[in-house]
Amino acid sequence: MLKRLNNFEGIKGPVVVVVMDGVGVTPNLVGNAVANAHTPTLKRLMQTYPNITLKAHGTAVGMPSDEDMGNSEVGHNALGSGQVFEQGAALVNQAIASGKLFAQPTWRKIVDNVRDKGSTLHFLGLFSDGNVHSHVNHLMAMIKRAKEEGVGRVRVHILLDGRDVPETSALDYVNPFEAFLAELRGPGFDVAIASGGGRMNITMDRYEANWSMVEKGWRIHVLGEGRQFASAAEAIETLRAETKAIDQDLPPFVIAKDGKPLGPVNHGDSVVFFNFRGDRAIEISRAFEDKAFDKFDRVRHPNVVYAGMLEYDGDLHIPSNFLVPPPDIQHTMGEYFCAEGLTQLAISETQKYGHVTYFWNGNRSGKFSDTLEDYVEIPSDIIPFEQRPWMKAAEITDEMIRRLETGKYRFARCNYANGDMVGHTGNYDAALIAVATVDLQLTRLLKVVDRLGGVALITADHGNADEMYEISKKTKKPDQNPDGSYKAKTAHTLNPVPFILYDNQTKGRLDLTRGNDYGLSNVAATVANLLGFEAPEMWDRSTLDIKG
Ligand SMILES: O=C(O)[C@H](O)COP(=O)(O)O
Ligand SMILES: [Mn+2]
Ligand SMILES: [Mn+2]
Repeated sequence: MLKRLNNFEGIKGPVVVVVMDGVGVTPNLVGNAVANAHTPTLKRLMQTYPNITLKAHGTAVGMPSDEDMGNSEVGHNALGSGQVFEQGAALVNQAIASGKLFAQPTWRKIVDNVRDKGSTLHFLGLFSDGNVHSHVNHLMAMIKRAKEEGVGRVRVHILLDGRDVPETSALDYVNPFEAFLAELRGPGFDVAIASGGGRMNITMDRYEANWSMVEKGWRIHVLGEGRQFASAAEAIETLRAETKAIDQDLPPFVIAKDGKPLGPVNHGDSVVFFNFRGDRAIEISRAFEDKAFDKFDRVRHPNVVYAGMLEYDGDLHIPSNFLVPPPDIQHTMGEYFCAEGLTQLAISETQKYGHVTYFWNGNRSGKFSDTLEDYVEIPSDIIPFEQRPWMKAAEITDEMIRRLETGKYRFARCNYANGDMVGHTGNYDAALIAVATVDLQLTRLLKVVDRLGGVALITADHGNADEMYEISKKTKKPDQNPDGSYKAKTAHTLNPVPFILYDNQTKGRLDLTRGNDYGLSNVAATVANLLGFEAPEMWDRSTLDIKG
């Protein structure tokens, strides 16, 4: 149970946390779609209400180093749990460095299965060093080890990134990787890339937004059906020239010799999905594992030993085998608030629905209480978001207002996806509209918060739209093409995020403590205080300064 604060009884109306996904803060104005968008409300809030910035990247959110940008998973984990846990990227690094990964039973099962049968070991996953969903170093360490342990045949299925790394960087990973494979290849060790495609085109759908992506991936990786090329580099170059698509959107391809695909997945094979992050790994894992699978026709469902890098869903236990135990995220906000009997609302559109539920609750898809908690999903569009930068922000606000007005909720959280999903397209003009859209929704929502006697905390999970051009490592300024145009940037940023206390209830009694190095993990305790409670001791401290 939570203790009551003795100097503050709590806000009477609802406490609302607004996550503006991908909206970071930087003084640099070139390519900054947050600063340059039409945002009268955000600007007014920054001038009139207590506000600070929060750290949202690197070790402050459990990433291995401060060179690592933040992302939705680690950001929402920190927001929802009030704590910082070492995250998948760091845990896998350690498990490989210590050799633990190779000593535990799942790796043994994977390797013994193919060694005994002379069958194929497949690796499938996001092929980059983005460190958001995966890292190519983990893949390389496992391939090397497989060879050392006597595995005879390895096939690699690569999902091209261009979303957590520069938008046309696929060959920067493919070329050195091919050289690495050529070194390992030899009598008794047959290794090759077998299939691939852009990560936003195949396989890595999330939250069941578009199962047809997973079906396309299944056909390429498992059935070996699709357009054939002699090598991954040839596929990438050809498909780029034909479609002008950036890496994340490139069409799928199969590597083949004499018309025969190099690596379909067959009965008796082993498959490792080497992403450590779960949201975009769950659907393909279900396609491999579910007996009564009905999302698409698998045509063939090979009986394989399948393992994920981590356990992706701690409630549903997806997948059943995994190589590294996930962070043990306990004592989250939902758990404490339900124990206290507080009513809660979580709402977003499909693309971010799991962020305010599953990630918020420490990568668990279930609820803590069916009666106290309502989780609401507004279906997302499935067309490119630069064509609909407003996304479902208005519909989220409509539904949130409707629900808040029922008076049911003590605490509500929502995520506006626009800054992030449009930021990832690299389209600056669309990102300006995305950020302006969120601003407009804030205007609507905050009026209702006032009317209900509530307060709001307005923040983000990491930056994205705040830097729509690549920054040159040398000059630290936006990077230019030879023709003077800027290089589009699709990835998140390392910038901090805004944190605004919107309070028209306490007549200035509440403020935010300045001068501290606060991060996303300080938000949960702040919410608890606003509700009139002391935060549990394992949460990072509150940002709130309660006067009198
Ligand atoms: O999965 C994605 O879309 C990107 O890799 C990261 O974006 P997110 O962390 O904001 O979801
Ligand atoms: Mn995000
Ligand atoms: Mn993102």
